[in-house]
Amino acid sequence: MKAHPTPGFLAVLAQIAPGTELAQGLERIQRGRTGALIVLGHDKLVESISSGGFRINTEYTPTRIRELAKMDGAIILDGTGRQILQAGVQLMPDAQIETQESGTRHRTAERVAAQSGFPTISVSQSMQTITLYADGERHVLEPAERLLARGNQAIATLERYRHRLDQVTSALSAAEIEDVATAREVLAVLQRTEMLRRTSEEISRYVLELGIDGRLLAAQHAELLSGIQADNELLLRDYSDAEGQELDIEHALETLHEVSDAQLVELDGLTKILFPHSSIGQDDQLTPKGYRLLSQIRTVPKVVGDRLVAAFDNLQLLMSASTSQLMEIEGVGEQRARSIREGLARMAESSLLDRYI
Ligand SMILES: Nc1ncnc2c1ncn2[C@@H]1O[C@H](COP(=O)(O)OP(=O)(O)OP(=O)(O)O)[C@@H](O)[C@H]1O
Repeated sequence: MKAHPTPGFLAVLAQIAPGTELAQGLERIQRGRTGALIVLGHDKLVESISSGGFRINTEYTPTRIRELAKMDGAIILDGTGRQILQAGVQLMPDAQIETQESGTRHRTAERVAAQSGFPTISVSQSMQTITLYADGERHVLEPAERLLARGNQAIATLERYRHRLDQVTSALSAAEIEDVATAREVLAVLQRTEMLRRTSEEISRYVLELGIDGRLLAAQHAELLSGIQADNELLLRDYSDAEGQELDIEHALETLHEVSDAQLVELDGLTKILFPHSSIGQDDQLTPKGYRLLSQIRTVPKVVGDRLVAAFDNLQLLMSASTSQLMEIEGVGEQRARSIREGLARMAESSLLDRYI
């Protein structure tokens, strides 16, 4: 399945984000109230659908492209956008390719992108908009102020989500340690983590699209994510064999990412993702394997954590293991065994404090 938006599309978005030479060129074209049709790449196919124009083969600069945009026809750059190859080119893409656009410039841009696979940019003279066609997507660039306003709103949402995720995560950790975790508590973490991941992804896109104008947003974003696991993999691994099921983790994660925002709000709907083969109810108690809590002990590398879980099978058995039992596991020496015991004991202590004080 194609990720949405695709990495290829995001890469082009970054290539034309504020602060880049391409963005400066587009801005000049817009300010000069001319339009433009720009193809970011050239090969035999582009050649075969081109007619007229002239070869320039000169280094790209914002002023040059702005001057060339005054002429009729398309401008063709190389894939990196550093070289202007041709200008004044009449493009004749396959007219069978479907397009929703109305003006000929935009229709051509969309078709050329679809046919050649190269990103194309259309600057509309009449509407003063910049549209990017790349990797099957059509995207109208928004003014930086609007993107920043949206980004800031998303940051405020992320802050709320992070707070809520912290709450449900400590509740689950405490319950896991006391071996009284219910499916509802597990699902709440699954849900909240996914909500946070989505908002975070949205912010990453604003940051990317904002280029140099998004630096502050990027710093706030990174700070809000520090020290948390915005990923459900360990949680899914912890409960992958609950009630004798064998969960396909990759598939479960994919399914979770595809759930609509409206469906994500309902814990009931998520039950089928985590427990597809059983009829677990939200109040049923479950015992985790311990991957997630072990990952919080800094001295335990992932591969050792995996071995520990494989050997002890669940968190309760792991917590009651002695130092010498822990040392039987490959990669666990006396010091690491002690730090595992101390780490788990500290978690147990703080979970009791959280619960009763
Ligand atoms: N097939 C094409 N190849 C190259 N350039 C084209 C092509 N079609 C249109 N253009 C360019 O777009 C310009 C504007 O065309 P037109 O007004 O029909 O399109 P439009 O989509 O309505 O544009 P705008 O939104 O800028 O007003 C043309 O003068 C020409 O420079």
